[in-house]
Amino acid sequence: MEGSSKDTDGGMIQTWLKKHLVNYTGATRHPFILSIREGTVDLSSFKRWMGQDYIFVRAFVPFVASVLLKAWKESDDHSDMEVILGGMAALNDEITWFKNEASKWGVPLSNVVPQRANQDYCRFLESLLSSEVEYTVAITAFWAIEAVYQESFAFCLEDGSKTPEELKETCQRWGNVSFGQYCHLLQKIANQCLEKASDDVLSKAEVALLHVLEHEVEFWNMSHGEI
Ligand SMILES: Cc1ncc(CO)c(N)n1
Repeated sequence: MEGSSKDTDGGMIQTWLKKHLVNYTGATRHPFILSIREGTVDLSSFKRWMGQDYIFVRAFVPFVASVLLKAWKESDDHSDMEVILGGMAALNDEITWFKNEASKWGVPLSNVVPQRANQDYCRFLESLLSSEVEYTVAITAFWAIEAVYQESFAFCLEDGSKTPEELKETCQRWGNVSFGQYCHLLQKIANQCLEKASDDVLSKAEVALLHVLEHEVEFWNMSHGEI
């Protein structure tokens, strides 16, 4: 692969992140995230995000289950399944965390109405459940979904950030070192799949990545409160 235009170390994902850096930065450095980091965030925006994200995470579980199923059927690496299973276990904790956190903030989770951007994103996840969608495409989307949150919230915890004390726990949830390592493992799995993929599957995976980035931006936009 030496001399190839593809990155030999970072793999396809690194190549795509460079190619789509504007889109990636749009998703990981959104004004909502910047406002958390600057300590100027409007708490009603934060609460709105929290209610919507709880709904998203519930829809995310069946998606991750479908990735697990695809890994079991299509992956030739046994460790893939264990990484994905670890992700599912983390989601179980996440749902419990959302319930506790929401009650602290006085956000009633039982009657949150999913907004348009959330519905669209959940519908996109549902489209990936199909057995027609290749494991490579699904794992690329999965990595991207987790990586956006990891990059965004880790940015709020960097030295010099002014994140309010009461929001740090939320940022830690996705910005912590071990979540970073987990995202790195997902990226490695995605890269290994992409390395073996046909051009057709490669382009589907790239499109899925771009869709995730667009949906993430729209998701953050919901925090502003316009419908
Ligand atoms: C919208 C959204 N994207 C990604 C994650 C990461 O799990 C999340 N909880 N919510």
